[in-house]
Amino acid sequence: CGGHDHSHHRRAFPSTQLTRPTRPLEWGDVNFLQTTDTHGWLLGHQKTSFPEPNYSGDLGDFASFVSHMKRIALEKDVDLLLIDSGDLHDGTGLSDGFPSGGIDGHDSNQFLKRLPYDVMAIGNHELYVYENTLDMYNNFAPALKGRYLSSNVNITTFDPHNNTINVPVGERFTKFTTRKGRKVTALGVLFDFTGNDVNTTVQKVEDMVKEEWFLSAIEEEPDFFLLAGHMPVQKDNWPLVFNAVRAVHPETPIMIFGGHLHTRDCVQLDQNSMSLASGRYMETVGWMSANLSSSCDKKSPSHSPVTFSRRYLDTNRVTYQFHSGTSNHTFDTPEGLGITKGLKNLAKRFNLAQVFGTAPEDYTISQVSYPNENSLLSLMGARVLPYSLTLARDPSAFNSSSSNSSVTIQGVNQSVNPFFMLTNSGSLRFDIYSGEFTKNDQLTASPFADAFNFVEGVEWGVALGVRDALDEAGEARRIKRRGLVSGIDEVLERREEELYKRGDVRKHYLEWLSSMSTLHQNRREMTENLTLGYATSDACPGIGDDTIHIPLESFSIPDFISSDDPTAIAGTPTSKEITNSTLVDLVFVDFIQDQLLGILNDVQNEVGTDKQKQWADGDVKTYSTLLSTEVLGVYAEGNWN
Ligand SMILES: Nc1ccn([C@@H]2O[C@H](COP(=O)(O)O)[C@@H](O)[C@H]2O)c(=O)n1
Repeated sequence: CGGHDHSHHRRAFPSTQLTRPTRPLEWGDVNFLQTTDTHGWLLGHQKTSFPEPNYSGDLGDFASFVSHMKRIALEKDVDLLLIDSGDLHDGTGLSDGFPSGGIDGHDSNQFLKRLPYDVMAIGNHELYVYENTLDMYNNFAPALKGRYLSSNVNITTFDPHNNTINVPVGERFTKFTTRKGRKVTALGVLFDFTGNDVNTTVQKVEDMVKEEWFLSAIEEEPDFFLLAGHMPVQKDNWPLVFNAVRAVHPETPIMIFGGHLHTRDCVQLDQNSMSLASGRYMETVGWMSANLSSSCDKKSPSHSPVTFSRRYLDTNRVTYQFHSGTSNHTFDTPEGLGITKGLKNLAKRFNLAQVFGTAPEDYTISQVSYPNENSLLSLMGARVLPYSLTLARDPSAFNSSSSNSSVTIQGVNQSVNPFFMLTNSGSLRFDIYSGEFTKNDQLTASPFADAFNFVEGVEWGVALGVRDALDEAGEARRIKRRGLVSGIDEVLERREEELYKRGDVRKHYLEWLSSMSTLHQNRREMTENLTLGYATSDACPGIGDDTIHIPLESFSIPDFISSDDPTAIAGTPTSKEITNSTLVDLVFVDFIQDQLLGILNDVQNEVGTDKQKQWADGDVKTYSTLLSTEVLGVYAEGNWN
């Protein structure tokens, strides 16, 4: 089986054949490896269904790879820098499965500190919860010795004398010299994020580039600018930073390392620059190389632009060994093995292998349409939320002998209203695969510890209107045609913008998957032994993917999901009598509270009978003590055993 390598058998999982990279990397004078949006995925992807085995390398394997690549760089007498573009929190049990009293990402981040990162930038997921930002400030940034960059992000805290201070979480910029003596000026920029916690601040990129410190930092000409940052390389604000630098240095090489959209992407803003984004969840390591020597002698008439190359590597041992010229016997370094061991111990300490049940099927976010039996969104809206939240309010609610997923509600909260539950689909971050469903799987699928709140006594007709107004554009336009809600286009536009600023990139990632699926669908008919995986088309010359794959199927999904109508839930006391004016409890995750109350008031004024009613934070009550990190486990225990 040419093109395949059987040597991927160091660990018990996955015992799957992995496809070899297509060609060696192109090295330049200065070379870069980039990670971004790792979100705690430090023990590799452990499931055996493709594409997961493509990403089965863990952080220890990556550390061994980096060490071999550093050695090769020495042999070639060139520079190799390691960059990260942010979002270390929220995504797996290693980052989010800490016992009570712990801090998200604190323990998993200790392992990232052991890699020789040259520059790291802050991401929006370092800012949703103040304690996490404070931990980055106190315990993470110092380990990077001035190379953890937060050019436009501050934290308010206390100095050792208990005075309040407002300071960058890391450094605003850094200047350093590479092993080969090249002068570098580096920044770490975050997109215009608005979902940050109190006592953290994000300055708009357009304002940052006017700051004194910025103008003085870029004044001196380095050999190249290294602009790391948590911002998409296309359709966002990198051009503002790029143009500000270009206004002073028209030809100095600029290397941009972005992220945030979770996509593989590359663009060249001019011939002396390249911008790279390297995916998500430790599925991709990005490679960029540049030959600066061609542009060194600027006075020479033959002085030519920099030549660049880029590559998206699948993160597995076959890839790492291929590019480092090692074998399964020579690949592991003591430090790499130590990191793997430490991560496994952490997984044990956090009890991540605890099994809640056995998932009978795969439930994916976008590989099937919505609604669908195999859609994770359908599972969450129609089954998990109604079951788990009801059980948490009333432990006697379900027949304890019920061992399948059919929900039998018996006299639940007879005195209270029927419920209607809503959550944002962005809270679901990863597919569930059939087989054992563990604590780690629960946290990869739903890593945000959001609470469930409710407002009591919303007219059913209004609740439906809210669901529809929150729903996908197509559905919302249908509402407009039915004349239920006017001005829906503006509402949608505003909502899209708001979602993006609060960090929601799911839509962009799914559009990217879908365009790859369309562009490369001919690969499905190819006779070669291709496996499922990413099939990238970006705006840089040539093919970026290191290994060629058949693209994944991808369907569009709504931004919000809901429980079924109370009428559709068998056994609900109100099942036969619900009308538009029936009062229901509207249950939602606190993450969407502001947005939901705004829309609830809009819809109330359009279709409700009580047009004077304005819902406010004071009307909101706690619905359940269960968090969104826990509902899947409760469901699995009751239905998947
Ligand atoms: N408490 C939270 C925080 C975030 N989310 C979801 O994550 C999205 C942002 O994640 P990116 O990786 O895209 O930056 C955000 O828009 C929400 O969808 C959440 O549900 N709860």
